[in-house]
Amino acid sequence: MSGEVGEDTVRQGTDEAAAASGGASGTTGADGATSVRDGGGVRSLAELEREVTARRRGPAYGEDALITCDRLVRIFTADGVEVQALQGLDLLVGKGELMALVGASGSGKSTLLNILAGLDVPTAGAASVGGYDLLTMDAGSRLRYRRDVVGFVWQQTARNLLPYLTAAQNVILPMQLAGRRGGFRAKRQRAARATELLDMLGVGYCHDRSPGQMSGGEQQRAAIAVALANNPSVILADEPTGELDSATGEQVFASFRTANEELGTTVVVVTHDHAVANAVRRTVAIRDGRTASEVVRHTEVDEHGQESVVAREYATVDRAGRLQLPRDYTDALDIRTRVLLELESDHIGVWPDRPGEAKPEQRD
Ligand SMILES: Nc1ncnc2c1ncn2[C@@H]1O[C@H](COP(=O)(O)OP(=O)(O)OP(=O)(O)O)[C@@H](O)[C@H]1O
Repeated sequence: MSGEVGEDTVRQGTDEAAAASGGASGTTGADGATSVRDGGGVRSLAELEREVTARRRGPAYGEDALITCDRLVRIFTADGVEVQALQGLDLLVGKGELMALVGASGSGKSTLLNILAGLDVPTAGAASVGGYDLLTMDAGSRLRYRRDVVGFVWQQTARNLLPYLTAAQNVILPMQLAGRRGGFRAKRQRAARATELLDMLGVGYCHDRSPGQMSGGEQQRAAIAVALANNPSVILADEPTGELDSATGEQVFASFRTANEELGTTVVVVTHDHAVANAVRRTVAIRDGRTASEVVRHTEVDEHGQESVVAREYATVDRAGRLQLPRDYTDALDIRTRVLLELESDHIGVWPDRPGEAKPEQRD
């Protein structure tokens, strides 16, 4: 959907001193005090140092987020050829969010989800979920992480449930595997939780049915109950409605919403399903292994008390300050390799580079 701009990017720069000085030039006065000239006037080096220190003391990237991906890279090597599935992806997901990841085939969505699920390890960058560092955790922590922190729902209904167990037995299984000791009482509690989860997701009537006796939608809703069994912080779902018709898909999505609203579980769904992508508050688009844009929706009430959902699309700015301009914008202005930038008090102007044309500030 988008093209990259200006030496392919619009770069704010991450080096703190450079950021603070804004690419300024420095001079040393007769008194030996160094000053720096930038667009906003002359600042002393001491002032710049104070700014840099203030930045350092600010909250760390992703400090409050449940999921943090910081310049995440995943390179696969197949037959001697390297594929960069993730190319420095940044993403923050807050606790209790219900959000969707979208993107063209091959953009890196499943790779990201597998990393977040603890099934795959990134090549570089940083990623953490609920305080677990996904790059450095040892085998024991990885096991605990996959058992207690994340639940997973796959697209293929057959992959989510064991065919020879009933829906209730499927939900009980992860609780048993969690290995918490306990006698008859624990057994009764596990059974009660399975019943409660299946009821909550609207498939209580499938309690004693095996997957073969359930529809695809019922199986996916039971799969969500399985994913919730050990009360994870987050559920990850890869195309959970991909094999279903739209009406059934809506029912399955409603179950994710129920889990999110009733239990406060954070839900991240990879989807090509527009109905799902449009039903969540936040939809993040991945392109070429990076987050490219996102749509945020909120409810507005007009003067008659009528509620409507308003969607706003944002371009994402990564940690290095890169931003991808939508391709229809770059096409419309024939922007190819570089742009002129103009910093205004409340926005940044982006101008096509047309040699011979007046500079932006001279155009009005
Ligand atoms: N195990 C692997 N070995 C080699 N290349 C891989 C592997 N897994 C993924 N890739 C490659 O990484 C890139 C991203 O793949 P990924 O499956 O994450 O994309 P996706 O966005 O989920 O696509 P789709 O929507 O089709 O599922 C693709 O080019 C893919 O071919």
